[in-house]
Amino acid sequence: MTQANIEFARHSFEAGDSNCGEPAGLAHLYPVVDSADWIARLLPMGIRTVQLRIKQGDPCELEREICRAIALGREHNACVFINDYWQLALKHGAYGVHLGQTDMPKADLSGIATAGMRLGVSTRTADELITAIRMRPSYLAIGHIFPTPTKQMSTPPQGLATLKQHVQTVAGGIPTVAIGGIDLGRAADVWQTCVDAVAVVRAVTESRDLTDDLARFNTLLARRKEVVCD
Ligand SMILES: Cc1ncc(COP(=O)(O)OP(=O)(O)O)c(N)n1
Ligand SMILES: Cc1nc(C(=O)O)sc1CCOP(=O)(O)O
Repeated sequence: MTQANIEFARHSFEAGDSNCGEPAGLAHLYPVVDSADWIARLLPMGIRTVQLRIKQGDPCELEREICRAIALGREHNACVFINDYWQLALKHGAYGVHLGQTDMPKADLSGIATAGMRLGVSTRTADELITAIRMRPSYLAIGHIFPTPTKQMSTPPQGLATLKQHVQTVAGGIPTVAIGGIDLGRAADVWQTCVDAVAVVRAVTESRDLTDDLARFNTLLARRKEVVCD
């Protein structure tokens, strides 16, 4: 990330929600999926925040998917974030964009801020977290928490204790999202760290009974046991 980008971004990103019914655009459960078809399936099931993450494919098809995802978000009044493709997200008026550390130097952060788009930023280490906090994005993603086969990682899993420390470092200033290896079995412990949202890929895309699993996530993420989070 360049210093200029950090400086410019400060104070600029939309934090609150204006149109999708969730504070900071973040529902407690945040599925990350690779097609607009998935988004079309999830939004009528009550998912309020979702990310379209397409890692490869034909550029025309990609733009069609992004357009459809954004339109579905508008139709369902949901918060749809677009991963990586900030130019297309800007062009088609996405609710928000999610960027990794390597995406950041190339991205037009001022354009994203000026358009009123939300910005989610990935962090993998304490240093990345500190740098990202200074940008004041709409949310900070912290990952990966547990091993995951979904994506090749160059860093070790951060684990629950580090997640908890990072959430405390952010201290409620910016909403936090935990990602990586989170399923129904692990979500309760993750939730006890006071993180604001839980992002999942396989827990949704490989679910054998999505209605039931989403209901179980909702119950689990509706309250925290014996911890008080600000
Ligand atoms: C909610 C959320 N957190 C982290 C990521 C990872 O984003 P990034 O670092 O840009 O890596 P890729 O997704 O592009 O592989 C994410 N997408 N969503
Ligand atoms: C897309 C992504 N980003 C991560 C990060 O740590 O930045 S982990 C991840 C994949 C998470 O998949 P699953 O829920 O199937 O483990």
